[in-house]
Amino acid sequence: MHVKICGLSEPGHVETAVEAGADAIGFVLTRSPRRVTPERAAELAALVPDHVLTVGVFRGEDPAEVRAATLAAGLRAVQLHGHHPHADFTALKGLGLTLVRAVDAEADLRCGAYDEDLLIVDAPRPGSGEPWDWAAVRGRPSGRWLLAGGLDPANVATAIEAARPWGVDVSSGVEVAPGVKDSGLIRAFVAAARGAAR
Ligand SMILES: O=C(O)c1ccccc1N[C@@H]1O[C@H](COP(=O)(O)O)[C@@H](O)[C@H]1O
Repeated sequence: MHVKICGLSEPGHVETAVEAGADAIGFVLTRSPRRVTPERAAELAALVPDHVLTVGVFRGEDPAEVRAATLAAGLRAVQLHGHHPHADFTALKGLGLTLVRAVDAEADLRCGAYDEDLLIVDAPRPGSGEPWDWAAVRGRPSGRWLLAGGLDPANVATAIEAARPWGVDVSSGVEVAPGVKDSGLIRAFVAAARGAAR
């Protein structure tokens, strides 16, 4: 079970996520209570070992802006939310970045349909922490995909059972207030996701 922890902005929380066994760590580079600058993302990404994927999270920015921010931060992946056309992914190909397409359940759920490497199936309002009908996507996505949207340490096992994803992604569910992560919740989330996958 692949586990991504998203929206980190403090060094201690990055270190906790790595120690807890996260496979990927996301830095939000778009409008959000979790937004960090590319410079801050670079400082945080420097704490992440190579086996953990560092991801820049965007929503609606054009490829030139995504490219500039991601390369300035030294991140290894880009995650595009919203209605990005196929051409936006094509424009980001060839940079050595892992491409992640994040959509809601109404979108094309074939991983690779837009030349992306990984798909995230999320709630209609990304980063809102709102749970949704995870079971509705069971069996529909193809390829590598993460379930996101309203997950937390208490419900992630149920969500995995309902949707059977390749991995899970969380932001709000490991916070005590919007944008304020909690180390105990990060550890509990990774443990619960791993436990559910056994
Ligand atoms: O986290 C944000 O603030 C955010 C802002 C804009 C686009 C995506 C964002 N986060 C992504 O939303 C889901 C998880 O949301 P949550 O756990 O329900 O809060 C995940 O894909 C994050 O990367």
